[in-house]
Amino acid sequence: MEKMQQIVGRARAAFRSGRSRPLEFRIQQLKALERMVQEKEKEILAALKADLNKCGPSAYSHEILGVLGELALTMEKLPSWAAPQPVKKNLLTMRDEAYIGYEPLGVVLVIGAWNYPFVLVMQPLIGAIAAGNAVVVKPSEVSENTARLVAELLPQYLDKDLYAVVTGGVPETTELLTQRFDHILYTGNTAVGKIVMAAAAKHLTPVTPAAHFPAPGPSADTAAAANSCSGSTASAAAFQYTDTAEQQPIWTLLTCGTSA
Ligand SMILES: NC(=O)C1=CN([C@@H]2O[C@H](COP(=O)(O)OP(=O)(O)OC[C@H]3O[C@@H](n4cnc5c(N)ncnc54)[C@H](O)[C@@H]3O)[C@@H](O)[C@H]2O)C=CC1
Ligand SMILES: CCCCCCC(=O)O
Repeated sequence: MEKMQQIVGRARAAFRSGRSRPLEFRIQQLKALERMVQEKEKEILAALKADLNKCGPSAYSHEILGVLGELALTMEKLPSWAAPQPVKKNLLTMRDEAYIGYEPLGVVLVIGAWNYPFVLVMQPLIGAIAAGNAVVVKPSEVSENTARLVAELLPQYLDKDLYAVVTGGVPETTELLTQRFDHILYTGNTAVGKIVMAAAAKHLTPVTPAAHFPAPGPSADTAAAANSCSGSTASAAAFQYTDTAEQQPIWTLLTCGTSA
């Protein structure tokens, strides 16, 4: 408990210092993130391969290009997104300067899922940094190599106190969720989504869930399909979308490749 309290407390103290707010700082952190993805592309792809045997264009397009594209768009548009928006004045405000100003929320928790383990923590992180928040990132423990790499790399490139990474599984996530966050961005199945939202409700924290119904998940059928994909020495990453109510596969996506 103490550990999570310390991590979130450190992020909150860093947020309160005000240094995440200036636009120049946010863009500088996003540039550092871009440099990280460019410089560590090989390591990221190796972790994806180790975790999911995700490789080739499938890994590169979603997990590398997807993140670089998000960064480029955000850095280009951020000055206009963050600029105050003038609003029409009325009789009561006619002598005022009336505008909508955008403020960061505070400390944002990002919970990622196993199936796109890098992009699913990076894209929410990019948005949260761009908006001037402190962030605690919790990658999926299922894709443990990617989780470990994210925990290793982020502190090398970003402000260590503002942007923290917590690794671990259900006990760690459960403990983390006892802390108060100002927003939670969650990707994963709907059952855990309810747990996350219930924990958040205790602090009246809004949650942005990215879940699916029907909820997908790997299954024995998926593994069998993966093995049949290219023989016993070859490997495959398989994602099967399963209707939770019926427990029937809806569709299975196989990414085939040869094992090293
Ligand atoms: N709508 C979207 O944009 C996307 C939706 N998804 C959905 O997410 C699914 C993958 O989700 P999962 O299998 O759930 O991924 P997962 O097993 O990686 O879990 C997601 C997160 O929930 C946490 N968690 C698990 N059990 C918990 C508990 N009891 N209490 C607190 N936290 C807990 C894990 O630590 C992990 O960080 C995909 O199959 C897809 O349906 C995935 C990608 C994008
Ligand atoms: C950026 C790639 C995200 C793909 C999301 C797939 C899913 O919904 O499970």
